[in-house]
Amino acid sequence: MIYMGNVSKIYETGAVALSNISVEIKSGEFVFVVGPSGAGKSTFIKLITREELPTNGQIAIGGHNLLSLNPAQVPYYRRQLGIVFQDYRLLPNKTVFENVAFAMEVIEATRSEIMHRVIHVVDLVGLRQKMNRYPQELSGGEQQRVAIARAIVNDPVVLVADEPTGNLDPDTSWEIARILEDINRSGTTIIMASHDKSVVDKLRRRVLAFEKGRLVRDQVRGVYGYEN
Ligand SMILES: Nc1ncnc2c1ncn2[C@@H]1O[C@H](COP(=O)(O)OP(=O)(O)OP(=O)(O)O)[C@@H](O)[C@H]1O
Repeated sequence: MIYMGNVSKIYETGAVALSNISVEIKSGEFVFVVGPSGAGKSTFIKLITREELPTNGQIAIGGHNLLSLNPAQVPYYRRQLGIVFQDYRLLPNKTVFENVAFAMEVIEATRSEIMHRVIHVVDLVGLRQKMNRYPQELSGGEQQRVAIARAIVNDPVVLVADEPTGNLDPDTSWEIARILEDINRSGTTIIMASHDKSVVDKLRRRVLAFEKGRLVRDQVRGVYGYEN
């Protein structure tokens, strides 16, 4: 599903963000990406979302060779992904329903498909009662649930999350982790960069640990392994 072979990323400033990474992630896996600040976690995520290109190496995801996609193909490639950020990135002047529906309008789904599917995913993240609220009327955890609903509404093959619990308290982080676990159980591959030791240690999923751009640990049923 996701293959990286001898991938390095050196930014224009000369910063070596990733060095010689080779990794394979199978369909349906739940993978945590951990490591100290500056280790290369976000860069790893950005290579998957094709926000960045590697300096060297090969990346193939869901049958696409990311190095040979032309700019016009990138939006179509991204439609296979669900992307969740630390800061939610909801549209402030749209309701919960409209934020999630917007992701389906972009791919020109019909009104009845949108009604049906949006209600389903909003339900899945536990926000049925708050469908008509605006983002600023919601807590951080609720906003992140909306962002997750939006990310999964088009049934992505991979859900990529960069520090999705970074702004949340421990209980709320755990609720978000449980929702991601449910989504993974339904077959979606999840790749999540995290500084959240308690979430990583409780879920015991595969852990890719980075340090100074190197992949230093690839562990099945792994642990966080650092002091924050
Ligand atoms: N756009 C950029 N231009 C130049 N250097 C960058 C850029 N993005 C990241 N870097 C550098 O690449 C290295 C890896 O950064 P990255 O953001 O991938 O780490 P990270 O593990 O996600 O860190 P954090 O946990 O602090 O978010 C760091 O040295 C960083 O300064």
